[in-house]
Amino acid sequence: MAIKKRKTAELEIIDLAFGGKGIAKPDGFPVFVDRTLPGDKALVRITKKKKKYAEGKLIDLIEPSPLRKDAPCEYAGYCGGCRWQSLPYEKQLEYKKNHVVESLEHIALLKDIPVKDVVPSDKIFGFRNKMEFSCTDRRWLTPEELEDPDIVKGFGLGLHVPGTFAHVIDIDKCHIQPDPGNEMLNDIREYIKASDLPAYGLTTHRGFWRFVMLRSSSAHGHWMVNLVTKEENDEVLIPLAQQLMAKYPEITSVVNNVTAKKAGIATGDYEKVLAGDRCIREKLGDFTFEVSANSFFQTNTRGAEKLYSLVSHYAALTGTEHVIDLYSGTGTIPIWLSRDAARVTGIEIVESAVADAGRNATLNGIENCTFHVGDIKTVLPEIDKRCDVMIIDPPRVGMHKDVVDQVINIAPVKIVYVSCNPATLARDLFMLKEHYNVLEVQPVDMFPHTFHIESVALLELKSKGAS
Ligand SMILES: C[S@@+](CC[C@H](N)C(=O)[O-])C[C@H]1O[C@@H](n2cnc3c(N)ncnc32)[C@H](O)[C@@H]1O
Repeated sequence: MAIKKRKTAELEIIDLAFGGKGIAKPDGFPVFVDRTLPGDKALVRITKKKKKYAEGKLIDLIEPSPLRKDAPCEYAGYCGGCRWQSLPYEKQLEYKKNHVVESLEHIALLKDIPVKDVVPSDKIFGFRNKMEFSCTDRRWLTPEELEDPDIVKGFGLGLHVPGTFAHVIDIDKCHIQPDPGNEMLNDIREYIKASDLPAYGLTTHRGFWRFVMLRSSSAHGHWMVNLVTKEENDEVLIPLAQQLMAKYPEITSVVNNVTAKKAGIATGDYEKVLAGDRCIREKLGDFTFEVSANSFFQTNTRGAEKLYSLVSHYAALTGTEHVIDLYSGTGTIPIWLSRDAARVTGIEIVESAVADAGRNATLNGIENCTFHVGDIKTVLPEIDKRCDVMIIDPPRVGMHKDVVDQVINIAPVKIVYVSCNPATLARDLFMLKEHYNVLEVQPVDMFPHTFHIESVALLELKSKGAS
């Protein structure tokens, strides 16, 4: 079958690619189609044609896959959040494991590495402790909404259509955040609409309201509301904070992050506390953590406990080791490991996260953790690098090549690499594999209904002379 740009084709989807799209292979030529599942027969418009692959847009499902089930969320067909909601959870886990195996084989060129079955998430709805909703002055309308003559256009508060930066769907219920997050979201939406201040236009860069971030703590049931705005306006924001605190006793913190930067990132240039505390408290195991609005914290709390238990299991500490934790965030891994190591050193670039980490160590009565702030590339050469075990938990982009070189020079006997992106994990393992054996990889699902998967890899230094 000839695949031509702008033409339609009837395709049978046979697999799911890393990134979440369905794959058809007419005459062996890969065509990636969003929002399709293996077993679907689909009418597809070809939107991009390259030498080695094409991309298409789903026009119609001619015959839905027998795997398909109804998605509980009405926005699941459009929202970038949960693109795999129609796929049964056990199948999601199978595909995620395949993606880890395929990345190791094709990118790291590592075959026969034992990759274990994915550790599932305990909850597949209401599991996400942090949600960032975007404000828009021109909400994106779903095809159903376009047919509704009474639909109100304009302001929207919600999540993005995948692959777009300016298309925001107005969402009144997100199934992956716990209750009463949606009620809070809807109250904030009504307050914003009634205010005289416009939403920030993602293309015009004018307007006031930018993001609403909701963060909750599963241990204490506490909530933080972070209102991200283009400028300060206490007259408008403090009454909203007071209104929220009065209605929801579980809200313990309302903060305002202020940023005029054009980048669509919900981090302020500076932060003001509008009501309550600056941080929210969460528990992992029997440790307590204070997390501020801009600090990284794993978004699936029970999943994080499983992840850190696995790190601890792979590290197999005996109480005598110096552990270095690269990309240490709010100090969760150092604190988790502190009782089993002689000392733990963390390095993290975000100042507020390092401040949180120091406070968190004190809060838990821990004295053997030290945290350094800065880019690992420049901080690592300046600290005492002799270590027995190194933990590496980088952001999605993986490690900088200079950092990989530094790790190879330091040559810790054991590395536990925690990754939220199988592709960059595999790329980094490719660079490390001359010096390290990859003993095992354990995927852990922290993000149900998405293609994202966390993996933990155990690496052991090759003995000199071994290849
Ligand atoms: C995936 S998070 C891991 C955090 C922590 N290990 C945890 O489990 O909560 C990655 C962390 O790396 C930090 N980071 C990103 N680039 C960095 C860099 N170049 N140097 C130091 N830290 C960096 C981010 O701020 C973030 O806190």
